[in-house]
Amino acid sequence: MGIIEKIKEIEAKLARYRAQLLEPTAKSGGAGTGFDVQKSGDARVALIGFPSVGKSTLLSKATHTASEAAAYEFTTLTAIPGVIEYKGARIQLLDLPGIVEGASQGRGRGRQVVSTAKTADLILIMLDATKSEEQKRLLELELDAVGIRLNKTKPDVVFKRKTTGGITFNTTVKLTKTDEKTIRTILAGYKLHNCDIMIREDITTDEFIDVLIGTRKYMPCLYVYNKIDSISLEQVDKLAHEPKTVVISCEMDLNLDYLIDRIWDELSLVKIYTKKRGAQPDLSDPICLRKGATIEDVCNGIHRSLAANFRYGLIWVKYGYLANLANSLHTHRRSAYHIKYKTKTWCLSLQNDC
Ligand SMILES: Nc1nc2c(ncn2[C@@H]2O[C@H](COP(=O)(O)OP(=O)(O)OP(=O)(O)O)[C@@H](O)[C@H]2O)c(=O)[nH]1
Ligand SMILES: [K+]
Ligand SMILES: [Mg+2]
Repeated sequence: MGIIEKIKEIEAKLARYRAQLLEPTAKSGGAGTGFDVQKSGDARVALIGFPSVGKSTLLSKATHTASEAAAYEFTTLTAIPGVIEYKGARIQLLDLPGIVEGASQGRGRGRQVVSTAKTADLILIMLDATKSEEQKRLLELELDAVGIRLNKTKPDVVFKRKTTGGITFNTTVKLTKTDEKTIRTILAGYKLHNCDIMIREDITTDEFIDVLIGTRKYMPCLYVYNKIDSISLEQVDKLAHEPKTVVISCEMDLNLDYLIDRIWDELSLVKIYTKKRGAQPDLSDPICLRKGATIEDVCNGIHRSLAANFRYGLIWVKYGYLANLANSLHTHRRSAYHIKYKTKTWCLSLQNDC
């Protein structure tokens, strides 16, 4: 075997071991169990950050729930839910204990915190604007270690296990960050000798392992720099220009409305109004669902028994975006305009909030 091949083989092994290391073990405690907080409202947003960055202060400012805030670290020891009411949606905001480096390996309550974060629809990474940039990378590493991939989409790879037939390997793009040999070595390492693989994106070796493991969570995230009252305007300006970033001061009430607006945007909520035939829809009481919701979700949003009796719905689109809505509101079997099920007839009025 040539040196290059040997290096490739070792690299593949390393990537596999790294992934194994990061899998939860019984010993590192409470793997996969988060805090026991009932989900409520239309979406859940989790606050993640090092101690004393101002998570609890934000919860108390943005919701009607008070969460104890103090100058000492680890003031908050459990998950505290509050509700943000905005544009007719009820968004659950979860205050969580601060995490420390090594949280993903079981230090502090880190594991519980990150497990709870996994149940959210959006993560707010809260940072102290007066501290070094390093904090952001460290937090990202902790989340990465428990399989949370921030602001990334699932790699475009089709992976199918089989019982016989060996490995078929296909790509539709040129691979520049990994190659067939590395991938075959990884497959052998996982004792996968029969499978179909179709790679449609220029992925890395680690991303391929993510696909194999299959339990990775791809989550949207906003970076929130708090305490901008304590830094210079130039520094504020620099932070504010970073991608997916909002700068705030909880203490001075700076930019909090804008943060809530950005949260709403990131959640991609769609508002749906119900409407009786011949009557105007009730615009005060929408059903809020995540983009990608199905008609069945709409039914469940109205009443649990409705989906079983649902026959068809007529859909009104207020501002004309029929194509968008047809995409975001998948239907069962039929087109978005005309959905037939069993018995009842009723109407939906859909509105896209833009
Ligand atoms: N200067 C400044 N201080 C703030 C701001 N927001 C919060 N603080 C202070 O930061 C300290 C920590 O706030 P907390 O809300 O307890 O922080 P936390 O992130 O919940 O902390 P833990 O629960 O311990 O992880 C308190 O002394 C707050 O008064 C802000 O916008 N500016
Ligand atoms: K604190
Ligand atoms: Mg707190």
